[in-house]
Amino acid sequence: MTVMSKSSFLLGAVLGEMHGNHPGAWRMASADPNAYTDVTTFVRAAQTAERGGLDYLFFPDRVFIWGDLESRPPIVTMEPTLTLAAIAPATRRIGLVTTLSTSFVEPYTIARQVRALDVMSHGRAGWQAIPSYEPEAFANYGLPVPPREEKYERFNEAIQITQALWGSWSRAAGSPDKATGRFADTSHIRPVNLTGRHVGSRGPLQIPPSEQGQPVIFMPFASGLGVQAASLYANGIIAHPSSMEEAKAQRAMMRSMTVDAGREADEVKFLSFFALTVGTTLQEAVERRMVLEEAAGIEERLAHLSAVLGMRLDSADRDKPLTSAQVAALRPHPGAAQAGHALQLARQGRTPHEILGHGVLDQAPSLVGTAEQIADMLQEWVQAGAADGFSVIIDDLHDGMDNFVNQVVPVLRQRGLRPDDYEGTTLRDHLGLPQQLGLDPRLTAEAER
Ligand SMILES: Cc1cc2nc3c(=O)[nH]c(=O)nc-3n(C[C@H](O)[C@H](O)[C@H](O)COP(=O)(O)O)c2cc1C
Repeated sequence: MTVMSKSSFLLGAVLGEMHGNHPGAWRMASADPNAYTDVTTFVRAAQTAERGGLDYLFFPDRVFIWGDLESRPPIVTMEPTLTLAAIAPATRRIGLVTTLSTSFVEPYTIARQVRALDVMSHGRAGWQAIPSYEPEAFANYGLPVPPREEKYERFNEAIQITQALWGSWSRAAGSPDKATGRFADTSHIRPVNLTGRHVGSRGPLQIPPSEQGQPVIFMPFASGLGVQAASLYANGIIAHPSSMEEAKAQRAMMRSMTVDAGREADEVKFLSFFALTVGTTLQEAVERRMVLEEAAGIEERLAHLSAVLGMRLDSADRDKPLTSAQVAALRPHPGAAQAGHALQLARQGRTPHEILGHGVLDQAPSLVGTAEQIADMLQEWVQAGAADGFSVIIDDLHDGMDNFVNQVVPVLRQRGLRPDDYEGTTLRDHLGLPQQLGLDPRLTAEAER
């Protein structure tokens, strides 16, 4: 068996909705329905993730009510950077990745808030830089949606100024010295004086560097302009591919564009979402998911499955296998990520409720199964060059993070895919990245030429 290096199989977890990612999680017997604003749930999940040696927690964000409040809690409620500020002192090693939109937040505020998180956590912060795109988000700031080119122009300016501000307080400014009375050598705390078309800042930033220098930049794998920006500035790519083949193509594209931008391909880690439901047997995992599907409103879930399979499935028949005439008449939706999987399960004589229990409504990649089956899939993806790691999505946070850490992480460790403990202290250490302070000098040299 090949033993992979620690930074070739990264592992993080996505935290968004406090009950867990599955729309039925808030209605489970164990759930407190009011807990969607209870940050202690996330603190506990973070501590469990840290017990499993996970490299980072990733908090997505939306700045509007996202999701149908008639039937489920909002997918993002509490503001992520503040939530992570509550998690920081309750954890010691795990990376803390927040999301802030360059469409609404000025670079000085981004630089200041994420650096504060970085210093508070002793070098564990990351920033997912995103340009917003939903009209609902812009409406909450009294703005129309800008043309894409302008949005990305502001995005690039905001990232450059944020990084310049992070570099504006150099380590050479030293530490306060009571004996001499010199607090800091201000010749090393310099303005940045940057003005773009959309944003600007004089600087310097009022917070010194952290143990890792500056926070790690993450970006989603988005459209062409987003990928281009990622090739210049990002070290972590938050990806949501629909299949392993798509992931391979996206990762290869990201790596080659990074090289074209004058950086090393390995500086950019392609981190795929991965949703899972784990059980000690496949049957146990499927049954766990069936309970969640029921709680999510089985009528609606069956309506969704009907669209995937191209046949109206009645809730009265949800526990009966499809007849052979029905199976022959199925017309799986070509655009549905798991239509083929759903068809295969119908052919095997699974009932509609059981088919749902196999997670066929999840946006791929996902798996309902045992720890070994999950480890097999993750390993296959990394070995095929489809990912450098995964941001796992937990179905029901009440016990889902514990199940992942207690069941799946030990299998990954036995296979030599994950280290037994943290080998460094900062997020840059976990990702195998060098320190950085300020803009990447390779990019500024390029611009000056
Ligand atoms: C995997 C992934 C994660 C994303 N996370 C967020 C997020 O947390 N918050 C957000 O507002 N947008 C998020 N986005 C949206 C992107 O920032 C981007 O606006 C979107 O993909 C549309 O891109 P375009 O404007 O270039 O077409 C995400 C996109 C992807 C693919």
